[in-house]
Amino acid sequence: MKPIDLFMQFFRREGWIYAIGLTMLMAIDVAFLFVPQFIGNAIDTLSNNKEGLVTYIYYFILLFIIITILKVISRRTLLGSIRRMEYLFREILCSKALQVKTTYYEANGPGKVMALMTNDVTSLRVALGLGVMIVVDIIFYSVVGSIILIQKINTVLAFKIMTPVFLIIVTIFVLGRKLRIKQRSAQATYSDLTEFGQELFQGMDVIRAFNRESIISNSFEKINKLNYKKNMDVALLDAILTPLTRIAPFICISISIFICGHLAVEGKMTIGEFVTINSFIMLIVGPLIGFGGLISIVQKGLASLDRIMDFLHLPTETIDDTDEVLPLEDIHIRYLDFNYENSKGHALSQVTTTIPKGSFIGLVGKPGSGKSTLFKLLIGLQECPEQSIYFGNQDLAAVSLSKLRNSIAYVPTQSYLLSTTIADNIKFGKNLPMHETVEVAAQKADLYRDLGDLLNDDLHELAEEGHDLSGGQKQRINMARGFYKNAPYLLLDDCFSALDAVTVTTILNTLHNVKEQTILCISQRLEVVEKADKILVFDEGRIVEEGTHKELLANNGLYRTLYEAQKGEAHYEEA
Ligand SMILES: Nc1ncnc2c1ncn2[C@@H]1O[C@H](COP(=O)(O)OP(=O)(O)OP(=O)(O)O)[C@@H](O)[C@H]1O
Repeated sequence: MKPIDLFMQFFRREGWIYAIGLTMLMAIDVAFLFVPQFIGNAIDTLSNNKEGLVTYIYYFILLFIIITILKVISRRTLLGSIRRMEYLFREILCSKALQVKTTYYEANGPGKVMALMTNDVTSLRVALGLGVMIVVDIIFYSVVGSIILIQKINTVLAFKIMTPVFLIIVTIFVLGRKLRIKQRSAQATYSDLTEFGQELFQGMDVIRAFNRESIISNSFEKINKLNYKKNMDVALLDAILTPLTRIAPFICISISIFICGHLAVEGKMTIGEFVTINSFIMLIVGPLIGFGGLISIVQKGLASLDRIMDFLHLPTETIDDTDEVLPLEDIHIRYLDFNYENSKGHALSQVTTTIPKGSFIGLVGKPGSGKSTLFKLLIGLQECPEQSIYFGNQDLAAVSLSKLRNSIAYVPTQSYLLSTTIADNIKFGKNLPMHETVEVAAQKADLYRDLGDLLNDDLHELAEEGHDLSGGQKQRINMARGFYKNAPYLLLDDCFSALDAVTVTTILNTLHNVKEQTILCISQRLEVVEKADKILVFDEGRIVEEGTHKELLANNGLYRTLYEAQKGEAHYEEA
């Protein structure tokens, strides 16, 4: 996508309203171009016994009524349509953010996108609203006004008067380029600041519990200082640009008063003409006062446009709108090697196994041994190498992402809750024919034990991120969401960790009776997978053992070591 394509999306929808606003603005500027001549003519009536002066006063009143009405309409339409642009661009960015590969967020975090959707879109709005208003004023008052001025006095005289303006415009352009570079850099640090702010507020409880306020505050100070420094660089250039544009008009008017004053004294110009010419010069140089501001607004807008375009060019996932679902089949994993883009070592090495359809499979192992990575590949959050994972005969790498994700229900370790009702959190958007009812899903996740009243209350909305729930309650609502989807494959990523033994047993008893679903369950707690049809034991990215609980205990391998370590802990806790 090119910048023009982005803006065309706005102009196609709102272009005509924007055009009305722009036309009104031009009409106002044209009307203002008559003002200096009117003033001059009105003053010349004074030397003719004020004949016609009253008529000029009526003209003035009429002109300013028309200008005021046009101004109201132009501001409403132009600035109003620009607000629509802001709205539209945020929609485009949000839709892109939902399609960008998840690896982008692993590398960059969410701060940059948040800054794009707030700060950068606002800079573009200001550039296209206020910036365009200044440009129109410059074109009509300064350019057209200059042409009229040249006709009224001679070209050489006009150039003499306007020379300082040309010199200052060139300087402003040179400084403007520098400003854009500085602005881009300042906006990047703003992203870091947003990101840090987000981390800070998410981890507020942990920060307080560990008394880390001063350390966090020092880290924040560093980022804040950098942001301040970069913005000061921008402010310095802004500070030079603005006075430069203010000086130019005064020099021009001084030159004009000097030259035209002499002509008036020598009788080569009437007082009315003298006033007309000086009023024109005021009109011409007036918008130039805003020229420095314009350069700054435009450069900020361009820097934001660069950043937005960079983001819009990122590769995306191809998501179609299919409701297709993979059939329930055995999953075959064949010599699967995988490493993350930003790391050298293999996260998974030569992983080979078969997962029979309808089975309950446990995945256990040391931390960082590759269990969650396998889930990320299965659900397409990371790109799976070709010919490594098959659903029946179907290579996962050849399955469309939508179909794959329709076929898999995923319950992550970290609960994700929206501030809406529990039922809406369970349903979570799209409704496919295979879905369970909310009641069945809630039953399976044992929600009625303590959340039945809240679940039945259609008006009760959860606090942000479910802050008004316990860790276990959040986990069970997340599980209910996975059960509600009723997909052929269910992935449970260590989501029993916050549950008590009774709840775990209740939920597992239900899951072990399910035969029309393949369930893969990662758990650090081995009692969760004890009754699994098969347990895969991971170590350093490899499956080092597989079998039932009994077989693995008999193996005397890593599983037994882990099991005895946990049993030891349990005895210790009981004692
Ligand atoms: N986004 C990532 N980028 C780079 N490396 C990663 C990323 N995610 C995980 N890893 C690395 O891949 C390896 C496997 O991680 P994974 O999360 O799959 O382990 P795990 O067995 O699920 O661990 P745990 O039980 O602690 O959750 C680890 O060495 C980890 O550091």
